Amino acid sequence: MSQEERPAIVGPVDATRVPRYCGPETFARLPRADEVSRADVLVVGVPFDSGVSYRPGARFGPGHIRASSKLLRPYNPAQDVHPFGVQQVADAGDIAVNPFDLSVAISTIEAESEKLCEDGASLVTLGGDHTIALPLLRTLSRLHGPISVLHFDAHLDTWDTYFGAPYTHGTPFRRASEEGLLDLEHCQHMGIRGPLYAAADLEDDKTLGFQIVRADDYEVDGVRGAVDRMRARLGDGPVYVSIDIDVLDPAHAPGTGTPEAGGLTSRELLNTLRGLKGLNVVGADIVEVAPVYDHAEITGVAAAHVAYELISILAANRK
Ligand SMILES: N=C(N)NCCCC(=O)O
Ligand SMILES: [Zn+2]
Ligand SMILES: [Zn+2]
Repeated sequence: MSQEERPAIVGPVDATRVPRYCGPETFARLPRADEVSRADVLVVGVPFDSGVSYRPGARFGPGHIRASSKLLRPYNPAQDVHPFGVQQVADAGDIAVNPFDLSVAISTIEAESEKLCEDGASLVTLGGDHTIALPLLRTLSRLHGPISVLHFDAHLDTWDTYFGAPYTHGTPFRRASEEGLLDLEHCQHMGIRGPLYAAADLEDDKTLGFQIVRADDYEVDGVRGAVDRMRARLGDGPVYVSIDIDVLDPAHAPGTGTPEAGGLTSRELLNTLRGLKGLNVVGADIVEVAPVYDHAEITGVAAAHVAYELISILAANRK
């Protein structure tokens, strides 16, 4: 489709005409997908938390992030880009998944995400627990080949089974590695911290294709050092960014299911994401927001700004 043929971009509701506490309940008050003829970026919710091992509640994450996104504005000065002005971004609503059957749920997410991507849109997926990363990676590896995963989390999420169950929020990246979805030379964890089940967890993780920038490394090397290591590892292939909001310190994201002390600040995370500019980002998710444990939308606002920076990266990469 040539530039001339592309339909005019429909942006968010104008906050100078409609107060922020009014208007649609979509992400950043953007148009719904059925209100635009095509989309470059689709924000989609996956209300699902049947894979969690501790606190539940991430099924209410998508709605909470949308409700916390009403203050997002048209121009992002940190990246000098209009994320909703240079590309069509729309809210595709939620993928309705079976809360009682994990295998059915995973198949549904895979099938529905494939449909959403079929016209070339990139997905920014609002979880839901971290189980959802596996079906999303299955879809993207079919489209792009082996994926370099950039995984922000307190947890490795490369464990094997929980109570014998292979598909949980603690196992998505082991399953993805085993299924051949990942570029094993270019996957990276950011923000890892807290107690492990065994030292062998780290050896397994390395075998599965990951390197680690620990939360404590930010203390020594700062954001710049973390971004340098991140970019050196990711290379120039297709990159999928999976952000477990518990990568943030519980002070910055109390509303999550498995909190660990000693995490990143929201400023460190946002500035790290800005370091993705120019890399081939093909999709992203933001998971593990559990609003029942949030206070004053602290976690919801952080997640909404994370989504805004990711959408801004997709916009900046179009320049
Ligand atoms: N929150 C995510 N994604 N994983 C947490 C795993 C916690 C545990 O194995 O104790
Ligand atoms: Zn986690
Ligand atoms: Zn996780």
